[in-house]
Amino acid sequence: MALSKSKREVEEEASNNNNLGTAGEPNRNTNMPHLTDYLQLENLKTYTNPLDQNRFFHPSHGFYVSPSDVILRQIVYDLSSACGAFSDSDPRVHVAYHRAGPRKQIFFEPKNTRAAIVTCGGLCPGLNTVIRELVVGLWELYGVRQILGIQAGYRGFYSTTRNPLVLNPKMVRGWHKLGGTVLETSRGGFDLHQIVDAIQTNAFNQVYIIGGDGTMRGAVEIFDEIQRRKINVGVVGIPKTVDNDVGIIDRSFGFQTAVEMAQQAISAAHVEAESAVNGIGLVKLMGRSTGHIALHATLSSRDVDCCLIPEMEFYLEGKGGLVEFLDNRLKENGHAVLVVAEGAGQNMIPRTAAQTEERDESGNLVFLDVGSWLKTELKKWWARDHPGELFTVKYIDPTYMIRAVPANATDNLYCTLLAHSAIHGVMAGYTGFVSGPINGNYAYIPLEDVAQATNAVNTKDHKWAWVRTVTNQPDFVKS
Ligand SMILES: Nc1ncnc2c1ncn2[C@@H]1O[C@H](COP(=O)(O)OP(=O)(O)OP(=O)(O)O)[C@@H](O)[C@H]1O
Ligand SMILES: O=P(O)(O)OC[C@H]1O[C@](O)(CO)[C@@H](O)[C@@H]1O
Ligand SMILES: [Mg+2]
Repeated sequence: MALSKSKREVEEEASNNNNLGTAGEPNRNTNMPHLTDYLQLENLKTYTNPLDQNRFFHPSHGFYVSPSDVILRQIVYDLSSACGAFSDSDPRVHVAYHRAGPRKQIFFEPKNTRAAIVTCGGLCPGLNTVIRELVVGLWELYGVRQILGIQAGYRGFYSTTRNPLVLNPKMVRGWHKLGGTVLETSRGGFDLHQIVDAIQTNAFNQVYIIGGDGTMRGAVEIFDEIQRRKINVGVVGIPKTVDNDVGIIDRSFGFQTAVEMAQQAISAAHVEAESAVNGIGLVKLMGRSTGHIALHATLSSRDVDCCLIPEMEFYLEGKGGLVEFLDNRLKENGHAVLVVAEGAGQNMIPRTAAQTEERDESGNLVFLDVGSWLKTELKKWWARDHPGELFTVKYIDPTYMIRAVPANATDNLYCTLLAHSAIHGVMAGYTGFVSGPINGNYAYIPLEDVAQATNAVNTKDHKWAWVRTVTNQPDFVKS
């Protein structure tokens, strides 16, 4: 049943949405955007959540999430310090995000809801699961019947040749078992005005945008333009990054699957290296600006002698260099395994002028192959210092194999919760936000915060020290 709220009720709720500051609660909030921020309250109707009538649910006390229900960003405190005592002067404390989940009142009438789903950027395990669960969730939880898939990324919104795909649960049934994205994806093609025009022309009032850091920056622009035009459209970002380079959230979906796949490559490199005389197994893994895949695969494999990541400079020759380290390893063990993230050592590889300029369609710098370069450099070193002695470098580049696979069980469940959280948030009128796990709980985070936040490996913390204890690799600090 449609309920028209009084202006006061809606104002109160909107104010709650944006102000978490009541006694005993965190006093810094994240200014979570809501449709009521820019649309006239008189024009916004609210409705009872249809989950009340859903045969699979029995909403009881605590089922619906209230606007004052929050997730704290920081959960570890030193109670002996001022910050442990929740000092107001410490900017790290008190940052809170709205907890994800169904709200009692929703701002979209299911029969008049028209949702668009788009995937942008590179592939990641679980993309199809997120799409599937958005479709199934919208359909089964809220009774939405108009769900469209935008084809081939942002450009698909205004493509004259590829119409949006009409989606329903029957169509997407087995998609969680497929790698890639059935909707297809692309880089580049971000034309803000054409995209928002297309959103209006197609009468979409919910837009689900799945993609990485670049996609999220585009989503912020779309959200800003939607606010400028004052149109009733909810925008949500679902962060996708196989590199795990998006900040604030615990980790990105598909990351664990990618690490598992990476380990298979490391195992193969280990077998090859062990079975050769002076054998080096070299594995290049994804990670443009962050080495999370390389780090996690190294820690879980334990077969790795050295892990090189973009966050850490390294050098080849001289005391404490890679060559000296590998020389010792070959003397001790007869073999060594080297893992390198694709963004590591880019500044050491000679580039032509054209290569310095080369960008992909989204404007990202095209990287040179650090694996091939390392292989060549290692061979040069061996021929120079150990002429006539046997030596082998087996280079494995599983780049696309680790991201073009279906999600594993853990990632599939994660994708489901992520998609359903996004739907609940949009239905509740939140907009310009991202859904994602923070400290194990699903939360709504302003899109702008996520678009700006990065997630680099901290080479000063315990985890990186753990990598070094597992590998015994040098710290590459020149003395
Ligand atoms: N700053 C930006 N403003 C608007 N749109 C952007 C911006 N950066 C990238 N985009 C658009 O977002 C889409 C995806 O960007 P990109 O190819 O960089 O991938 P991504 O989302 O970062 O994913 P990943 O790097 O994980 O593959 C592209 O269509 C690109 O044009
Ligand atoms: O070759 P493509 O599809 O442009 O993507 C490669 C890039 O995409 C990612 O998988 C995600 O950004 C990176 O690890 C990699 O550099
Ligand atoms: Mg990116």
